[in-house]
Amino acid sequence: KSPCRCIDENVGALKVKRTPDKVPDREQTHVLVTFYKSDSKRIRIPSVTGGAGFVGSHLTDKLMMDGHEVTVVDNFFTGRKRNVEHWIGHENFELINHDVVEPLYIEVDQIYHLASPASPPNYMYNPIKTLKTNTIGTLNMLGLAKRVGARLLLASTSEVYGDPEVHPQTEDYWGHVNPIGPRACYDEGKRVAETMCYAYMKQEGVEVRVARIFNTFGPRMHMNDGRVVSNFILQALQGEPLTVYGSGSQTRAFQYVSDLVNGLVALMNSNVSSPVNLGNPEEHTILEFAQLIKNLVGSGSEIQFLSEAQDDPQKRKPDIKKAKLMLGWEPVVPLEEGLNKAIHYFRKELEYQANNQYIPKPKPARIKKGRTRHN
Ligand SMILES: O=C(O)[C@H]1O[C@H](OP(=O)(O)OP(=O)(O)OC[C@H]2O[C@@H](n3ccc(=O)[nH]c3=O)[C@H](O)[C@@H]2O)[C@H](O)[C@@H](O)[C@@H]1O
Repeated sequence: KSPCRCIDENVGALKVKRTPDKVPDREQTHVLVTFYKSDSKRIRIPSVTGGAGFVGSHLTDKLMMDGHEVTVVDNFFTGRKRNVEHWIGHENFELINHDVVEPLYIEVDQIYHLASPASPPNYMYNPIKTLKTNTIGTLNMLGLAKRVGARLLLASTSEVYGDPEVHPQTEDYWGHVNPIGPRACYDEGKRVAETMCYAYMKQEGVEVRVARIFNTFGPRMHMNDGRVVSNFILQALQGEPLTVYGSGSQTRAFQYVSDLVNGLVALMNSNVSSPVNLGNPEEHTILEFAQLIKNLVGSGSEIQFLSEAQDDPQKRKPDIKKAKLMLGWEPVVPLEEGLNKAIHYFRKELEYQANNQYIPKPKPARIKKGRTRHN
């Protein structure tokens, strides 16, 4: 039997895809050729806005690994080409340098709308741009979803609950947001983005999914991100004081990025159109968190108490009963395991910077057929 006949008889209709068996490293960008049944999993054409960002790039990895044809849309305001460079040149991958504040005309059947700065220093740096991205950007993506009949998943946030008076936060809680405070550009921007989703659903029949994402961490967070996990790890690794804002008694619950990505994909492919919390309910004070990171890094850094951030939510913990019941999803990565992965990533990033690998090294002269050639 020829190998082809064997495949035909035993596996049915096959589609050849160039899909790696794991996400390639920067150094290992070659791809393996694998076969899978075209009828076992429908090939989708998802677009990921903000796909070169921290969460977006991990989501892109999962969608590519699942064999879909992925279009990443990013304006590189906080996203980086480095986060998705291992897919460049793959036949299923397209990277578009585009700001969602401008309309977009592409053919897709699912839109994961993640584009927005997410760290408080980033979104407060240019609040007008944050507002435009979350309002006009979301309108444009909903317009695209309406035109091409795509389903849109909005990456909303726990920040829609503001500084919550209900604990833990359930999806039916309306929140406690200061509409004119420094965080309002993001909090209110995401709240109106949710409103827009449901207006398009009711008026135009657009299929929407809304994920309320709680604090998330992992590799590919930017070194200058400014959120607590990357700050504490980088400070601990460099022997600098860990900067705790306020008393450190405020609480957060942190999920590892792979758990979130699995939740996003499960939600997108579910029939749940109302908002769903995605987060890890294991709650800690920020001071406990500083101690834990110090211990895991084995750092002698001190803890430094700085002034409290304005309107900083004092307690935050997701109620994830709905996600468990309706998506069969819950986080599985233990906090310490996730933190160790993030610590490993940031250690490497510091080495990478120290070795000055951002500056391309000149190529050495090559010897070919007995004579020296210079490129
Ligand atoms: O990480 C996230 O996913 C979330 O990050 C932010 O929300 P926030 O909880 O304020 O995130 P951080 O900036 O990481 O702050 C967490 C806590 O640590 C404190 N913090 C932060 C940084 C620091 O160096 N030291 C420090 O004590 C903050 O004051 C706050 O109480 C965003 O606003 C959310 O939309 C996003 O979902």
